[in-house]
Amino acid sequence: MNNLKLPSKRERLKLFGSSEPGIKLKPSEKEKIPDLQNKKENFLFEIDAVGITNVKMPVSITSVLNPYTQTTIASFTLTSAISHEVKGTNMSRFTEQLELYRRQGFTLSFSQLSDFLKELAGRLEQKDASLEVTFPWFYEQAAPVSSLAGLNHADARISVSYRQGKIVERRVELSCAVTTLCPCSKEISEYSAHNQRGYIRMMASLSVEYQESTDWKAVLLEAAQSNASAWIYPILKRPDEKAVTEKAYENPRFVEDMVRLVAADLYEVPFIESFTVECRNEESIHLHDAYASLTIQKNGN
Ligand SMILES: Nc1nc2c(ncn2[C@@H]2O[C@H](COP(=O)(O)OP(=O)(O)OP(=O)(O)O)[C@@H](O)[C@H]2O)c(=O)[nH]1
Repeated sequence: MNNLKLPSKRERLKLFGSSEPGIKLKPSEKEKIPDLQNKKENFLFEIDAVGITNVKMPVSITSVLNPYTQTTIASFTLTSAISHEVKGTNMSRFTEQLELYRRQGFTLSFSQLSDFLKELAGRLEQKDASLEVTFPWFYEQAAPVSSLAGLNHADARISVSYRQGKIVERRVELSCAVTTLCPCSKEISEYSAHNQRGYIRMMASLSVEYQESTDWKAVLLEAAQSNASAWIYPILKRPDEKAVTEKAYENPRFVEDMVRLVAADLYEVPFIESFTVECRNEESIHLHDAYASLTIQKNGN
């Protein structure tokens, strides 16, 4: 096989079906190419949100927990409304705006995201723009006795909306894993109790009181962990494992207990206006999951 004489690359591509370019009659210069998406007519309906989604990009985030700064992979959705008189949006301008921020060093702070949206709306010649960005957030978790630390992660989401010159909505979300031990199983059994990995999902609307100096991710993580039967750790030695097992037994939780306890903590956070808490336990004695959810609007509704 070593002395095989291959046809040239050009000939090989032809062999597998490539052909010479045909005669091209349509214009190539940008000014002469029809701008179909900018066509003005009565297109029946306004569109609430049009843009791009599932755009992956490395970004920086900061945290009060170690590592204090980190690079993570974010997935963006960027949209804007368009009126019934316009056929389409200027799709390329969304990615142009993302690329500008990537080159400058994109940090997912509310101040950068607000500037980003304001500029995006200007670039699109629209009055509004919205973004949603999801990313894994890594934080160090130390074992309870040995203090050996490793990296855990939670899934985070930030949503920001800009309309008529101001930021009108800032929402955050965190999903993290905890251990839950079944109170019923503990109550009825001669010994032991089944336990499971529970996923806590917290979605919160931030009020104008929220200041960037507070790490909302750490606040939500604390609300989930401090109310769980036990936490999840990357590294555990035997003394740690004994401590975690006993802590879970001392703090049994149903999914209902989890959502109520986490809700009470979030209720006490002054910069959270409204929130939803979900708990989903991957039951170790069933194939199905146990689930609970509750939503609170703090101003009374
Ligand atoms: N509006 C719209 N554009 C799309 C869609 N899918 C792909 N595109 C493409 O987005 C590309 C360029 O977008 P535009 O921003 O309108 O490009 P342009 O008019 O040359 O750019 P500007 O000069 O900045 O207005 C085109 O090739 C479109 O075909 C879609 O579903 N809607």
